[in-house]
Amino acid sequence: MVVAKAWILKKHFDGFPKTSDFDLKKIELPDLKDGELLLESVFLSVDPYMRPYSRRYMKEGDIMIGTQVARIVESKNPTFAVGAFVVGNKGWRTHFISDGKDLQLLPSNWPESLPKSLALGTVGMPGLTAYFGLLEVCKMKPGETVLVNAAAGAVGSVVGQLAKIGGCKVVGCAGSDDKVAYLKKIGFDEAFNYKTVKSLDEALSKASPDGYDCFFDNVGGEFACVAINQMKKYGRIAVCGAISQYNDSVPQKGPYLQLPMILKELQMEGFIVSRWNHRREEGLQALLKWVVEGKVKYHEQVTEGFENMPVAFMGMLKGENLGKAVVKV
Ligand SMILES: NC(=O)C1=CN([C@@H]2O[C@H](COP(=O)(O)OP(=O)(O)OC[C@H]3O[C@@H](n4cnc5c(N)ncnc54)[C@H](OP(=O)(O)O)[C@@H]3O)[C@@H](O)[C@H]2O)C=CC1
Ligand SMILES: CCCCC/C=C\CC(=O)/C=C/C=C/C=C/[C@@H](O)CCCC(=O)O
Repeated sequence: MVVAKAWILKKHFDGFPKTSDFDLKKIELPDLKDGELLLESVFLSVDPYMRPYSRRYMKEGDIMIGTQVARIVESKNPTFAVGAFVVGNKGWRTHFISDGKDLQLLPSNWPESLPKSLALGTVGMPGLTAYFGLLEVCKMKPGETVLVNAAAGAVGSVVGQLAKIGGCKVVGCAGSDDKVAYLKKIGFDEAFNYKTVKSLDEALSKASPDGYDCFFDNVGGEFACVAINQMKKYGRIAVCGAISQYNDSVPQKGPYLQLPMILKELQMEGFIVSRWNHRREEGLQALLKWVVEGKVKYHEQVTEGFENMPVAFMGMLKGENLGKAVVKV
């Protein structure tokens, strides 16, 4: 019999998550029925959405939400071979049983040399977020200037590189000097540490004196308020995330943005990547091609050990990750 380990949300997060909010539990898995598969998680993803979504979609005692790259270890389903790798959305657990309907096989042309963990990052949900957010929400055009924050993270690092491929000038902001150096290495035109600049307003206007056509906002809050005042006329703002607000117990207040929105005739649109699930294959193939060609570079922050899931999650929320934060079981 297989005994799976799973991380439970013991207590709803109040402010920043704490170790005591999580509990590690063992679950005995039954024998497989016809049509079923047994899978073991190989890499698990820790993502910002888990913080706000836990409050809305989970109750205390539930297994933490999340995705994994998993290997099929036993199969009673002729469509799925033992040894194949899939992306699952089964939460923080080491093993699980599935009938295969809710699993995504890795693209069949996935090169052997490419880490399979990228299916949780650059060639997975975060990469797709960058791809559709830039193309469909920002509607970037060659020659434009694109601003992205949390730029050295899973989504932001792809946003900047896709904007360069699309012929734009790219400005990125991140929370450490090492992250800034990484952004310059992967082709950002301008990058700065938003935590150490004297004035965010001045740093943004120095990086692009004419302002910004597109703003891919991963952070929200005060950063977004300052940046929106530096948009060009008819600029587009993709509201992708608001990580600066996810741990707030008391909602942040203004400043309010109606005046620059009116004056510059801006468009601001929130989105969730699953809007383009019907184009998932297109997005994954485009990202995979660019990665294989070396046009999109990647970095992963790999935490070893399933027991360290909460540590990896809290570390990512604190900004300890360069590139995509994943856990290797
Ligand atoms: N709309 C959608 O469908 C999706 C939205 N998202 C959103 O995109 C954003 C980035 O996600 P992802 O790339 O996975 O995560 P990242 O890999 O970028 O990791 C999170 C990063 O956020 C930054 N950060 C944390 N706290 C703050 C803060 N208070 N102020 C500013 N920056 C902060 C840190 O970088 P730093 O050191 O630079 O501060 C940290 O490394 C998130 O807001 C997420 O919710 C992600 C996927 C899908
Ligand atoms: C409840 C308030 C929500 C506020 C906005 C919070 C977060 C935005 C965000 O980060 C959204 C992310 C959505 C991710 C969805 C992932 C799943 O569908 C799993 C997808 C699996 C895969 O495609 O690989």
